[in-house]
Amino acid sequence: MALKTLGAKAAAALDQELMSTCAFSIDQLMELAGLSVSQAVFRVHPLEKGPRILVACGPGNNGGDGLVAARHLFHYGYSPTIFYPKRSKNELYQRLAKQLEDLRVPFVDDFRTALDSTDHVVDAIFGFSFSGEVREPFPAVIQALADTKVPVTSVDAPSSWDIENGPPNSGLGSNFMPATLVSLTAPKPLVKHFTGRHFVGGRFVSPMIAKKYDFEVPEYEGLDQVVEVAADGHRL
Ligand SMILES: NC(=O)C1=CN([C@@H]2O[C@H](COP(=O)(O)OP(=O)(O)OC[C@H]3O[C@@H](n4cnc5c(N)ncnc54)[C@H](O)[C@@H]3O)[C@@H](O)[C@H]2O)[C@H](O)CC1
Ligand SMILES: [K+]
Repeated sequence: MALKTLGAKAAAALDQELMSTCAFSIDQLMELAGLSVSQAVFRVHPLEKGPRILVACGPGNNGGDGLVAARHLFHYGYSPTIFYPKRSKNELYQRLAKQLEDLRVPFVDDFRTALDSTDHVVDAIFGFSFSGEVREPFPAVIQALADTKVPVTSVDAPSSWDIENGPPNSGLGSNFMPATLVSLTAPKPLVKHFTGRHFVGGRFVSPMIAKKYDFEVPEYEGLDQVVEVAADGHRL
């Protein structure tokens, strides 16, 4: 049986409900989302595969998950580098960036050069609020992610894929297939097009909320913040 998916609108509504009636703060949810991502990276790319992790962050909460994941990865012994071209003025993101700067984690402007000297990439550019054509400055970044041989872990969605329909049929993003995907709370409909290693994370959903939004909370083991599932969301 495949895990049920959560469309873009339902995912946004769930997000709002977690932060209103469920009394979570965005900081808490982002911390747990980023922690999940860091654990998935640790599983697919243990330190002995190389410590350098390039984290590409977009302007929204998907980018925030990337900033949190980078901090955890630093504390696991990795050497993260951040590409964050559209910095949000929101105080939360400024604090996340400051926490990384205090760890002397470098922020770089040239994505392609950084890609030439990394062992793994975290794609935290766009999540479930992405829509339409990719706007500047991200087209070149998506193209580089599609072309690179460096393994990529995408946060919640392969950036540039339509949340419901997956990769575009042609043009930018059509040949982008990350090695790993970390779906947060529940896989999105795009997973039917995904062929890599797939984890579900975001261990903060109550059974009541999962029932309301009609998806299952996967069976997390022990201290794990992620569960590996089949590429298309079937249980392994
Ligand atoms: N409930 C959870 O599991 C949580 C998930 N989290 C993460 O949050 C993202 C969704 O975040 P949101 O801020 O709503 O949006 P995005 O980050 O996906 O992107 C919005 C950002 O991107 C810009 N944008 C949209 N389309 C385009 C485009 N075509 N070209 C360029 N830019 C575009 C838009 O303007 C915004 O600035 C979810 O996927 C999870 O990763 C939370 O962290 C915690 C709770
Ligand atoms: K992403």
